[in-house]
Amino acid sequence: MQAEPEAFARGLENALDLEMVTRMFGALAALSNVSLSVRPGERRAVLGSNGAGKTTLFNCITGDFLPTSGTIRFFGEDVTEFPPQERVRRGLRRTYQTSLLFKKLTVRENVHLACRGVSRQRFSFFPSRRDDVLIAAAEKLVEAVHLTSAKDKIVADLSHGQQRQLEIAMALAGAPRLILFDEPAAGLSPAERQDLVAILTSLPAHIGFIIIEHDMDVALRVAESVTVMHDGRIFKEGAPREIEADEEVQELYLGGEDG
Ligand SMILES: Nc1ncnc2c1ncn2[C@@H]1O[C@H](COP(=O)(O)OP(=O)(O)OP(=O)(O)O)[C@@H](O)[C@H]1O
Repeated sequence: MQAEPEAFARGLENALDLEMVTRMFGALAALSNVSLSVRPGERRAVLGSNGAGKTTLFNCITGDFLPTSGTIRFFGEDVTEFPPQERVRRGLRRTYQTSLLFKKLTVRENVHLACRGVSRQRFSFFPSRRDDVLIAAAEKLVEAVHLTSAKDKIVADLSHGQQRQLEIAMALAGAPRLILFDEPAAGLSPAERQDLVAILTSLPAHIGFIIIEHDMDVALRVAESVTVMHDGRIFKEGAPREIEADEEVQELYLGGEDG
């Protein structure tokens, strides 16, 4: 389908458009005039040393923080002032650095609750007629994150890596169009990192994501585009190979504390 010319002008073809987004904390600009566009289905890595503004960027996109100034559009709609739940309803998801899982429930129960929560906009422990559909959806998500053999395990008994995989399944509940992954490889073993790369690269093509990741190997393998941040600003954007070979980026980031 051909989009209207004005639609292109307004950025309707993009999953996400940030225009001059600034977020102040007192006198500190955690984000400073950040403009960024992500196409539907695009996989983007956001790199940058500690304090570069990556998490603040995610918080502004999700609505956990409102920007001090600037505009955020999600699939063409101005969501700048929307609360987080309204963005979830439109297909935006995120994972956090800290786990938000129900530790005493099984893998399957966690994913099922996520599916129910997203479908009704709240968590409920009472069954409904749609439950069989949601249970089937949950099974598929458990499989997509390679947890089928652990599906009846209590979350507290999972390895750290399995818990991170489960968080991805939770983010996939409903009909996500864009997922923000916040350091999904943190604390994973090399084998678990391989598994993570396989999971992320096997996601359905229409689901885009932005990944904050300190593990360059993981980030550059799963992403098709890279944004490097520094001091709350966008320092560089490009394809993984360009960014990897960029001398200024190497000096700033790859050769630094996180490289
Ligand atoms: N809630 C807050 N209150 C005050 N300052 C904050 C807050 N959140 C972030 N900052 C500051 O904003 C700047 C950017 O922080 P942010 O967490 O976005 O960086 P980051 O790139 O995600 O870093 P890291 O890799 O360490 O997570 C930092 O100087 C940080 O101290």
